[in-house]
Amino acid sequence: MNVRGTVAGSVEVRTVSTSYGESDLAEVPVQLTDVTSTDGSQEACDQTTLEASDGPARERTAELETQTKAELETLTTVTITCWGKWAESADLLEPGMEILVTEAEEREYQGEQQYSTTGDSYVVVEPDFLVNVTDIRSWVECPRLYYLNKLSGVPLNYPVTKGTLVHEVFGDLLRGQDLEASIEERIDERGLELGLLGESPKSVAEDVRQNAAAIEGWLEQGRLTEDEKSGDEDGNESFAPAESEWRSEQLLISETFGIRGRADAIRRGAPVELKTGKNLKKEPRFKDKVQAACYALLLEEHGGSVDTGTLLYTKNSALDRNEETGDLTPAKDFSMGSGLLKFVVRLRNEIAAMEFDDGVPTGHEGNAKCEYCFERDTCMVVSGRLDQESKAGQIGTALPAEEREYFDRIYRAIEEERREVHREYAKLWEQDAEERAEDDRALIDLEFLEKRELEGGRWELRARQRSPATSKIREGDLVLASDGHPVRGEAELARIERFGDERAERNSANDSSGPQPQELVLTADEPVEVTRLDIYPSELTTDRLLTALHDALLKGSERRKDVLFGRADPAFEDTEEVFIDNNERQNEAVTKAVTAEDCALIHGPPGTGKTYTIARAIRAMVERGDRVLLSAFTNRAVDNALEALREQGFTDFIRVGTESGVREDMLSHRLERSGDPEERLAELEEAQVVAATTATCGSRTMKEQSFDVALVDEAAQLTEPGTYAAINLAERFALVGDHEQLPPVVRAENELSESLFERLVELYPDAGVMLDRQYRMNQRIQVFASREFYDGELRPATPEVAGRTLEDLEGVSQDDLPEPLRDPVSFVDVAGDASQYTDSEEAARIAGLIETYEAAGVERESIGVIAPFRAQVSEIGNHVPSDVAVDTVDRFQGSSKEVIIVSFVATGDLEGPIFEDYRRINVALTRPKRALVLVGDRRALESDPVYERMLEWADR
Ligand SMILES: Nc1ncnc2c1ncn2[C@@H]1O[C@H](COP(=O)(O)OP(=O)(O)OP(=O)(O)O)[C@@H](O)[C@H]1O
Repeated sequence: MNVRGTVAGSVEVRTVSTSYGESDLAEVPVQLTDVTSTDGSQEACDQTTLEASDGPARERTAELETQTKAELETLTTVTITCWGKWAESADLLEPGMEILVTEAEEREYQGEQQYSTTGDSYVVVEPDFLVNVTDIRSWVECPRLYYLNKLSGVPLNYPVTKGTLVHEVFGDLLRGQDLEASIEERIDERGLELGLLGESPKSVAEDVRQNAAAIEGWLEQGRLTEDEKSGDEDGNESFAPAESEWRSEQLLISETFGIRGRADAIRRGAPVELKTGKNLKKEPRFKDKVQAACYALLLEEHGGSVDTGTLLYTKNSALDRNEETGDLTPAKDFSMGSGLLKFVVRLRNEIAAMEFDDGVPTGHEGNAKCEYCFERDTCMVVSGRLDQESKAGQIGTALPAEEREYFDRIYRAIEEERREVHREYAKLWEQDAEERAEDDRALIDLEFLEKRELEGGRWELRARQRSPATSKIREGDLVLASDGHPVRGEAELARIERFGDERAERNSANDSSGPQPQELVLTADEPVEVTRLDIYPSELTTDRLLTALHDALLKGSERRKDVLFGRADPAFEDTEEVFIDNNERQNEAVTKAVTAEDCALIHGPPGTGKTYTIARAIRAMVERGDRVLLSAFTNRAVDNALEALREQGFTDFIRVGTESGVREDMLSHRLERSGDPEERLAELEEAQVVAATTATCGSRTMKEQSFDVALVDEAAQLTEPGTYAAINLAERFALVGDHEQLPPVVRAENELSESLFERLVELYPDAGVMLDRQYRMNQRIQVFASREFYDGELRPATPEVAGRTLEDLEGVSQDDLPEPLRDPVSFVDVAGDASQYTDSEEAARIAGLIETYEAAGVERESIGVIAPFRAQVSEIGNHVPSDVAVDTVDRFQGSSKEVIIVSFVATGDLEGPIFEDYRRINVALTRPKRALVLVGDRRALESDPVYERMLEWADR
């Protein structure tokens, strides 16, 4: 049986004599949360035991600490005895950690239930923390290497690029592509990268060809011995290896062992790993075996039984027999015993345990010899600057104490964020399909339509919803596409290329029956017969926060850090130039941005012309000869700023981003990655203005670029390290944002939720300017937001803006509206229903309001509905026509509509603000241009002072 629980006290390790000789054992006190017999059925779990906690691990510890003694006594604490080598893993456990023991033995001893490991058991520490296979591989080399990789990421260098190319070609060969065609195509795809590296396609092709020779030879050999030639429909012989034999890359997740990774290939159920180095020994390298063993574990969990692994050292085939001695065969098979598999799980446990308390490895944990390590210098610099203990020693002087303290704090906050991402992964198996769908985490029950092979061996997959459903899944997202279960079934990472087809939209345009089932188009490496999609948050974002933090502190200039740490006031040059003559504050903002020697801060309330000002500032910077990086949190903001630049007559910019991320009208400016390396490089390096999201700024390509100024929009929505990703690339920076609107998007509640923008605005009020004239809202609409959030400073930019009403719109007559709706701000009282997150009565009223506006001539596309919860968004979606935009505040930030209707879903006594925090109200109330309707339960709203003031304003 499998037993799982939370460690409830300290672990005792000792050595005992048994009939087989001496053995270590560890006794672990555990509060059981789950006991499952190995045939899968749930056996028993005491009612009083702890529920699997939802929060991060640290919360669990806190939970345990605050439990009273009496409470603890009512919980069943059992002892799990971990024998032999598992005592090592048990020794890593601390109270609050989770432990899972597979194939455990149960017995009753003096009325107490006891469990112990058996010969077949695995002990898994913190099973919800998914460790990457490649991390286990670096950990076995040296634990500190694992840490350094986390801090500095994978740099752009030729061996890495070549390795990737060889892997891609390997995948293509497995998919039956021609070798030369594959090499040509893959090298072409990496044009930009090769340009940055200064490599020529010809020499790279030769390099890849040599490595690929080993692969081809080996595949060929397999084919000849097994006579597995296959043919296509026309009878042409294909070089594709027989499908039953082979699978190319596949994402595998193990919920039992807490491991995830992608095997390069699977052949007859066993893992094959490709290494682009040489190995002249008979045996594979130990760290490579460890990697293959991880895949074996993953495959076993997916129903396989694996006893061998293959390592393919592709460089061996390129070596000259006369000069090299040793075993030149590229493919080395090895047998995989249970001892190795268990060793691998113990390694994984070491990582999970260290990450539980954000430990920093010293290198002493492993046997690696620093003299032979390629990363020795980096290791010494990092330990020197951060004053860490390290086996390699330290060089250089340590950062000032406040910077080290800051580094530790932010590092921990980022790791908490990572833990939250892992909690999200764990939900893939903790929740069943229906629960996930209910939670907007999955689209289930899809009808698989077809698969089609694309150029380059990728696949296009099509599926259709059987019934309409909402979810967080959007076009452009990476999701787990599976044939039924994201972990237990066949699954692949896929990108959503299209969500919703024209036909469905056209049919629904004329009815008001709400959302229709949508068609989905996905692309993936493997042809999964997709019937389900699950959200799969990327850890890449977290990884990049860490490297941005590292770069900011360890590579940042002293001056920059003096400013960031409040040790030097930002300086400005003088100028008499006027940049904008009809808006004083905007002019001041451009002046500050252009003359800043360190940084400028532009605070832009809703509709105050932030984008306009950014575009003007960029032009002024370019005129002064600066190279400018334009960045923002979202693709949309980046494209909006570029659009404003274009409107101001400037088009000499390059947009860096993916094809699905960049807006269609900006695709012609998108930097192509494929093609001639020199041309691609020139395109990027010669561009005076380069635009990309802050996430893309952390990419290997962008990290190679440097700028005079970085101008970052939506800066109040960025975490501190998120902002560094962009500003690390430039000498000076200007941040634009509004900390009275949405804060940074983070999962964990910690200090990452305060933006650098907000911190600097408070630290250096003189470096900031607040734009105060808004170009969006009728005067009556802006009053509340101005008073409540901007000290009454916000005002309409022109009389035209102040006097905007629906009457100005073509075909609209205000007289056709009922009296209360003729006022730009109105309130509709709806006695709420009792449910917490939805209110169908409110939804029905909103549908009625939309009809009323339509009858007065307002077009549906001009109306937007904002609700605080996704559940209410779906509820409203069921009542209103699909061409009315209905969404949460977060989706509306940065956009506006002629008419905005806000659904408050408020009932009874309000417990805490409905919109999570007041900044969200600010965003909701400042989206409309000409009319705002608030819909809610008056009595409930009046119980909160801010909403009470809001009602007073609406009633006036
Ligand atoms: N100085 C100006 N003179 C004339 N028009 C302006 C000026 N500043 C802004 N505008 C116009 O006002 C409108 C709103 O400006 P913009 O889109 O830059 O606002 P924003 O602050 O970026 O809005 P949001 O709050 O949605 O981000 C645009 O149509 C813009 O052209």
